[in-house]
Amino acid sequence: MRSPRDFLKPLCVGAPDPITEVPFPPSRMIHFFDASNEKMRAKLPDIAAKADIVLGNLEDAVPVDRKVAAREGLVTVGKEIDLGGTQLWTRINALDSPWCIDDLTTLVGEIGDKLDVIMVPKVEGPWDIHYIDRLLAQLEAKAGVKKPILVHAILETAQGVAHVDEIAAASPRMQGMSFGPADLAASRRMKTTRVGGGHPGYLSMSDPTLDADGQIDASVARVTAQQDPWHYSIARMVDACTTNGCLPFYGPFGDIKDVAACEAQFRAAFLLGCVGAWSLHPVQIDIAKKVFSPPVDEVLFAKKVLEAIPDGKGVHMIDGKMQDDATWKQCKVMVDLATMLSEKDPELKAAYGF
Ligand SMILES: CCC(=O)SCCNC(=O)CCNC(=O)[C@H](O)C(C)(C)COP(=O)(O)OP(=O)(O)OC[C@H]1O[C@@H](n2cnc3c(N)ncnc32)[C@H](O)[C@@H]1OP(=O)(O)O
Ligand SMILES: O=CC(=O)O
Ligand SMILES: [Mg+2]
Repeated sequence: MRSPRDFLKPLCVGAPDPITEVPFPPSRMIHFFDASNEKMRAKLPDIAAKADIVLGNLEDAVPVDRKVAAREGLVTVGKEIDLGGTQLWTRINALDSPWCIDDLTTLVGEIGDKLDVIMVPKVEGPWDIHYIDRLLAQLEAKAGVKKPILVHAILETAQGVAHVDEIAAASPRMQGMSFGPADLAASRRMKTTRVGGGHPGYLSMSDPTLDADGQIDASVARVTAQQDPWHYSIARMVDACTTNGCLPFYGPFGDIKDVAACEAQFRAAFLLGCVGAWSLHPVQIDIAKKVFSPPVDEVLFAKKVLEAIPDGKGVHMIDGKMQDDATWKQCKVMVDLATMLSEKDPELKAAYGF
């Protein structure tokens, strides 16, 4: 473990100083695109106008014979496309792949000053972040990058979940984490082929009705309800990120046509504390925008509470509900998020009444 006194010193002579606080601009969706696909690249200015973050994916879903084209396509994006205020991220290939080192050297060398965040897949423990941290510092120093590139880990292995707190605390570069249900399911040998969402087999069942002899009456239907197989891990990720001042995100939802289930999955993550989710298809940008912008009625109520209790102390009744120091803080979370999003989105600003 590094000395706390050294934690905020650059890991290479000439590298930029690490940041002390993770920036939190609008981050409701991380929109994935395949930079090897010229058609998708051409659409990027339009996509960027709608999305908070666009991410050039180099890892899974990019075939082996297009890995280099995806990397080079992303360099073209960084050099030639004006994304306005939208953040540019990448997901590099995994640390145990032969492409990872060239992903990092090429991207930092060519567009290091354009890349906000590097997403690292299949992070298993703090050692993976330490490797990336030092290498990025060396590459930043070599390329003369002025602002430190931040690191985002995907939580998608059983080992990663077991080390989630140490991963979140591993470096001041840690911007946040995304929850990866597909690789995580495979890593844990969960028996599902779905990407996120529930499963009709993962349910709880009401007790049976007994007949006069005390036997189970099979003719009486029993109520079942699907449970959330991801709750435990997402909640752990939220705690680990929040404890260490970085941002938790839900990851992919694979059934693109099932917009209702996507919205439900995103909302469950929002309610647990996630700030955004991945969008794999343009249709999911709008879902994420809707879900990760706090609901207007809740924001209006939260504003009312803050206005009614200027010092945030004591006990009060507002609209029939008890409010005190803790509920004031809940309301502050809601109003702060709404205020931040309103700065980018005039429609939300009007709806929230700012
Ligand atoms: C599961 C674990 C993970 O790692 S998830 C992350 C890795 N996966 C990805 O990044 C997948 C990204 N998404 C995609 O490749 C596509 O959306 C997939 C899922 C293949 C569906 O594409 P497709 O069959 O073309 O859909 P579509 O016909 O409805 O498309 C309509 C128009 O929209 C475009 N589009 C599609 N996806 C994107 C995207 N992510 N970004 C930008 N544009 C996109 C399509 O090209 C299509 O355009 P057009 O109408 O033909 O001009
Ligand atoms: O990369 C994401 C996942 O779910 O796997
Ligand atoms: Mg994955």
